Amino acid sequence: IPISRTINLSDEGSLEVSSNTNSENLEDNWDDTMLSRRMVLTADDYPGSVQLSGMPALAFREHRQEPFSRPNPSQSRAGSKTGSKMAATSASALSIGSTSHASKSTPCLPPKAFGVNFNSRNHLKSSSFLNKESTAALRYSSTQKPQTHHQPPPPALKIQASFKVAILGAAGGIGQPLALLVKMSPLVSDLHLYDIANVKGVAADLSHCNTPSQVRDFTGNAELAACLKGVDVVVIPAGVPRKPGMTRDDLFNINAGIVKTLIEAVADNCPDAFIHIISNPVNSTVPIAAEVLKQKGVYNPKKLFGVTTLDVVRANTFVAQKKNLKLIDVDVPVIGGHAGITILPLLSKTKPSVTFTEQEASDLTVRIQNGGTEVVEAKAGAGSATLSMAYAAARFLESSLRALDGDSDVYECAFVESDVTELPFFASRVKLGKKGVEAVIAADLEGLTEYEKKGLEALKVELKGSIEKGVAFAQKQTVGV
Ligand SMILES: NC(=O)C1=CN([C@@H]2O[C@H](COP(=O)(O)OP(=O)(O)OC[C@H]3O[C@@H](n4cnc5c(N)ncnc54)[C@H](O)[C@@H]3O)[C@@H](O)[C@H]2O)C=CC1
Ligand SMILES: O=C([O-])CC(=O)C(=O)O
Repeated sequence: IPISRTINLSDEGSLEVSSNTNSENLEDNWDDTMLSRRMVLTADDYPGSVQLSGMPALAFREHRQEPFSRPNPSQSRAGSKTGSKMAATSASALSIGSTSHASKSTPCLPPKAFGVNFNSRNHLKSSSFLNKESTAALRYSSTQKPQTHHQPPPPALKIQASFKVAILGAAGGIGQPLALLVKMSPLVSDLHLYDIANVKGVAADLSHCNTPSQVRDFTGNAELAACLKGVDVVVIPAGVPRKPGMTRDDLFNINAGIVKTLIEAVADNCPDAFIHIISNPVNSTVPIAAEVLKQKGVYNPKKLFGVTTLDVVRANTFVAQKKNLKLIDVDVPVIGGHAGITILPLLSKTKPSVTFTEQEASDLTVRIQNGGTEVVEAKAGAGSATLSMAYAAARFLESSLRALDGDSDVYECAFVESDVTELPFFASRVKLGKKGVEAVIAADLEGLTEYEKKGLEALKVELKGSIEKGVAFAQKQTVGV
């Protein structure tokens, strides 16, 4: 059953929606076309209100804009000192589950639609994983026609970005649902799927989805270079997952070599790409990747990311459940690394502001730290998180693509080279831009509770060991230059 909402366009605001129609008249084409282009509706053009209706499951997300504390730019890294706006949001306007926290001057806006975003200050970069089926019911109509004697001119349609994305390990438990989500992104023109086996069928299957991107399959080492040429973002979920009783570090012996080989090929074929590493143990595989890229002479620390988005997704979900909050409202920064106690949710920095008893904070922290193990045990030998991980990876990818597309208001937590602690790599919120990490939000590490401070000190010991293990592994190997 479609639902609908009416949105008042304020003078300050604009609403950006997506459509792939070439027509001048969105109203005529909206409901039978796929979303792949954008349209900006402004109060000038539509002084009344617009009504959007869509399928409840996908087309709309409840969303409430909340102020997010602004970090002091002087406490952030160099990039943030250049006067860039530090809205300190999580990835805003993200169509896949992130929240958008506007500045204090922002009025409380209506719920954000999935694939339709609001921004009070500016035109918001909108993108969406919606496709024809899910958006067929997403309609635009002017409920209050302007009182002027003439119809407003149709807003200009903007072509969506066309990025090339490669998924390495695309036939796996994460790779397949991730490929599906990426296939639904209007920001992607080319989707390259690589695996050592079984990827042909995945690509054939996916290629029947009538979304704009072209899917190509690449199998085995001989086709890896072709897969990577010209790619903007490489996502790496290749490698073995845990079984019950294992730690992520138990995967090191197999996955370290897999990541090393794949990163060598990335260095040779798309050294400027953003690299998203999902393969565990992330605390070691990211340092391995950095070392390999250094040995190849192409290391750009701003473009190498360990994907820790699933920790944020879990933290947001568990806190919302515990505190009876709407899921989409909650945003918890998660810092440290991605294994056991190295995962440290900063519950005291939850937005919107929530208070926790000591017991609640401790129970939630432990649950978030063990989120992966919860899934591993429930799957009882059939692997680890795949669907939630694909969702999290799609969110992080979407944020990266928006940043590459010029959105200047993109924030995500990620495990990156960092100087916020004495460790060379650390997960924290980072500001993403066209060139990768523009700033690491060091301010999040200030004003921690005693519990969080203790957690931070404890995690550093384990994280340091995992980073050093990765570096030592890579330095022992011969990298083909
Ligand atoms: N960062 C995070 O938050 C998370 C990380 N993971 C990690 O992601 C990795 C993948 O997990 P799943 O997809 O469940 O495993 P999976 O076993 O279902 O899939 C892995 C895929 O990688 C492929 N593969 C193996 N060696 C390869 C190589 N040299 N080149 C290309 N592809 C290769 C396999 O053929 C397979 O299709 C695991 O290491 C897991 O621990 C899982 C969940 C969350
Ligand atoms: O727990 C695992 O092995 C997979 C993983 O990293 C997660 O789900 O966070």
